[in-house]
Amino acid sequence: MVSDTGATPGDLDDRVSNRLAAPLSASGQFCPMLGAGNAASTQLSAENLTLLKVRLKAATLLMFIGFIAFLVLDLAYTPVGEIESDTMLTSHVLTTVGMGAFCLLLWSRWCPTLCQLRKVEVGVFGLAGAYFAWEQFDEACLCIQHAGAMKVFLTLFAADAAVEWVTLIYLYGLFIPNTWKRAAVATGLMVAAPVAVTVAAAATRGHPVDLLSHGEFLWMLLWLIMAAVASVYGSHKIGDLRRSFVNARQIGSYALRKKLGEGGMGEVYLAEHRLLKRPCAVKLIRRDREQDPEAIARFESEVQAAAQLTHQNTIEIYDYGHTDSGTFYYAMEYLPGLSLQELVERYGRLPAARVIHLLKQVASALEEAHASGLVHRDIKPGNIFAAQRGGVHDVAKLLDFGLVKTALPTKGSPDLTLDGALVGSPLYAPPETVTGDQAADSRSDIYSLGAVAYYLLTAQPVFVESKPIKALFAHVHQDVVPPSTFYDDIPTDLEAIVMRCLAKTPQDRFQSAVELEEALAACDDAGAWTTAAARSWWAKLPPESAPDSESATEDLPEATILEVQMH
Ligand SMILES: Nc1ncnc2c1ncn2[C@@H]1O[C@H](COP(=O)(O)OP(=O)(O)OP(=O)(O)O)[C@@H](O)[C@H]1O
Repeated sequence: MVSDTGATPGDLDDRVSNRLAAPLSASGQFCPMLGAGNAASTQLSAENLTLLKVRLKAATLLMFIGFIAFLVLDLAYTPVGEIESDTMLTSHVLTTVGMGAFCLLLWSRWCPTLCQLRKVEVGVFGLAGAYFAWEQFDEACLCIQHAGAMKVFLTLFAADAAVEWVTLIYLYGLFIPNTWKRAAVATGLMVAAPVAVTVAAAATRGHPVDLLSHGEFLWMLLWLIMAAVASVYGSHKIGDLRRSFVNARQIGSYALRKKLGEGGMGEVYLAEHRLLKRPCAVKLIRRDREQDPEAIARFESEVQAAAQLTHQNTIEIYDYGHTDSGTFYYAMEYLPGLSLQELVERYGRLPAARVIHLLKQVASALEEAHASGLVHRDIKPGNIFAAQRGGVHDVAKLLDFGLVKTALPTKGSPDLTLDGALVGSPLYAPPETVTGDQAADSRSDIYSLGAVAYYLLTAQPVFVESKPIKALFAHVHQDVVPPSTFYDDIPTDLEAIVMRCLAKTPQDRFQSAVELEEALAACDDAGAWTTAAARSWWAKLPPESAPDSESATEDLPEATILEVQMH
């Protein structure tokens, strides 16, 4: 079993060592001097580092723009003669320049470590805080000096200070990824600063420091405390959200890249093993089925059955596990290509030679499964892929062993799931599994494969029915219309094979996948669909509709990483 790494944005605190926090360039790429060590942790820490850098850049830019805007206002309202002697204006200019310098540093190609970034964070917020404190101290002194009254001073000061510091506190909570403790310390300092300035200003001007008797002071204090609490809580919540996001797109050792599709049982993602850098497909059990024992059992049997098989035309399973949060998943080889269902839906029916080429491979895969005592029971065009493997196109791959069962000779009940539903797709269901006259065996798979062949040759199922129950009924009672009734280019020998596969009684069908494969190999058109023909067919697809190549993940920029919606 594999579990989530559990790394969180909260790990951004100083517990994350600089060695793990591999330096990134401004573009978020790894710097060449990336250290060795645990690569998975390194990548996680690197992601956290990137996050802090991106957020800090945004916060610094925002503050820089804010300081410029207020500087323009200050200049507009300061009499021309006083500009040079105005010390506050000078400190405003210096702060703006300092903020600009931080912006330049953060937007440059500098590759900081986590510790360095944390220092910049202190510098940026410290600079803004120092300016506010200095400005307020100056204002407070002036106020006390001129107005002479503590009340006037506090009324003016409290409003001004509250607005500036509350803004800074929110900015910090919103932008800086943190543990709640670190956020509490930082925002606590931002609450303490204006209080300290008030006390200091009152003390230096010789006023009695009895601030608690002044409502204005308490008013300001309350605003600051509320802002600090909201900021710490918000920062914590944002961290939580990001944590779920990170967990959602990192399953065990796999980074999920994009969603390939979803079926009744789960969702399939194009993924990459974080250490091997190998593209693979990761199937996650659907969130709404996670607590369903039957679904988990099906998921497990799917992966265990497929893992037993080593045939080149059977999907290869790499890994199986579940996350701490209970999401079951398995990793399998990624198949660039199309399922036979998609192939026909998009490009219409297939030529006989190609059908023979694909079916022979599936029959060969079934030989191994049947020899291992396994019956697939869900053979359908959606579960067979025409994939590109090792540079060869139209390599058939049999997948989705979710309904596989051991071929035990049980008789008398149809193949039902626990909730009484019939297994498999009604369009490809062998008659004996519908009636329950006979347990599904290898010949049931041969019937379904015959139905697949029918679909490939005609682009329509054996029985076109509006309701699943009618299709099931037809498999038992209705005669199959030969495919050549619809298309006269279907070779007689191939049609005879398809019709024999679709015989109502298992005894009338091919008795094994080997027999079927041999019959296919003996067809006139066998071998007419060559590797070159397959290559040129795939090459003719317009780039936008061609499936991803075998190295698909290499092309995916980080920005296209999919947010996994875990329902
Ligand atoms: N190994 C793989 N490589 C590439 N794409 C895959 C792979 N496995 C599945 N897919 C894609 O993911 C989609 C969903 O697969 P999944 O097996 O969950 O669904 P399904 O077979 O359509 O449904 P069900 O499980 O209900 O039979 C498929 O349609 C297929 O396009």
